[in-house]
Amino acid sequence: MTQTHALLHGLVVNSHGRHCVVESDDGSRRICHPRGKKSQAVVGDRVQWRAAPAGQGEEGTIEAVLPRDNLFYRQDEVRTKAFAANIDQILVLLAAEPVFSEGQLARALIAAQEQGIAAIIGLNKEDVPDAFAQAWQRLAAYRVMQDGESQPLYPVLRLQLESASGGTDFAALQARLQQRRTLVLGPSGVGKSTLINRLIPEAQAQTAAISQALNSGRHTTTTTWYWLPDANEDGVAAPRRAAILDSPGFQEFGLRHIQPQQLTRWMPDIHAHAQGCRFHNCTHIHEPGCAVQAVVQDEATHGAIARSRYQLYQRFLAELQGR
Ligand SMILES: Nc1nc2c(ncn2[C@@H]2O[C@H](COP(=O)(O)OP(=O)(O)OP(=O)(O)O)[C@@H](O)[C@H]2O)c(=O)[nH]1
Ligand SMILES: [Zn+2]
Repeated sequence: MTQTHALLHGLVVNSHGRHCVVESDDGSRRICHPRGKKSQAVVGDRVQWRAAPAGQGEEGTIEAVLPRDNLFYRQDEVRTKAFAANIDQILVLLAAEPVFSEGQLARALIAAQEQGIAAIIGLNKEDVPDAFAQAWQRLAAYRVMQDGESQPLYPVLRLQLESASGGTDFAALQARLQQRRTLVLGPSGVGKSTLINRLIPEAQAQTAAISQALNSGRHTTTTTWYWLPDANEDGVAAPRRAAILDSPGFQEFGLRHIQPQQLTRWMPDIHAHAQGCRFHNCTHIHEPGCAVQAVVQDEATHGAIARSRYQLYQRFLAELQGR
């Protein structure tokens, strides 16, 4: 009879196809496979796992995925797939160049809003002044949105990651990363690797260890978990260890699980005016007495809802209605 090993707790720090790399409390990592066909764990998941019976290698089996605080999806034309869980905030990294897609940014912010977590925007390459000024201007609608305490809802941090200081707001960024688990996203070329290597000197070693554990030999191309070095110099561990989840490429966030009539709830600038509509189930597209359309069209309130934001709303609504 084979001896079954005890159930252990772990954290998924990488997933690759159906394998996961699970980190135990002592920091050791091993490949685990999900039991059954459906229970796919994603990076950030807390799991219960069991070591493989003696003689069957160093691998393990994921027996259960513990309840999640939140879950993020990416989507392409064909399907929606979960890719990260249990996150405290999202950092969308953009740059003066290449020119960013406001659609991708808005999707990420909607996903964060819907899961009830904070989002911050980093704008890198302050040293390219003209392009930086244009990008800053394109973020105007985001810079003015406020939360319930009249604080910026989406702080926009000015960065110059390839400089000694890191940029005007680099210290503010570091402060916001403390004790939080941050999913970092951004299109190619914005300086994501520069940021990760700056924050986590041993990032490349951590990635190499994962690749080795997965026996893939190549660079990992899926979302990866990195622990941030402890900021406390007195050696006292922070109550919640800060981590960065690096997600390669800019994931198109999946929004298909959102009900069309709920969409404005996650777009606060639109939502702020929706209460004034004549019909409580107004879609803000064609109805008479629609306060949202009135604000968008009225020159006097110009800027209360940026035209580009309303266009994004129309686009996302059509997508959700057409599913
Ligand atoms: N001018 C300027 N260039 C920067 C700055 N930070 C990074 N870069 C450059 O931007 C380019 C992209 O940086 P990466 O860190 O490789 O960006 P990435 O987002 O990881 O891009 P991918 O590897 O394509 O995903 C590189 O040529 C960097 O040297 C900055 O503060 N100013
Ligand atoms: Zn309306």
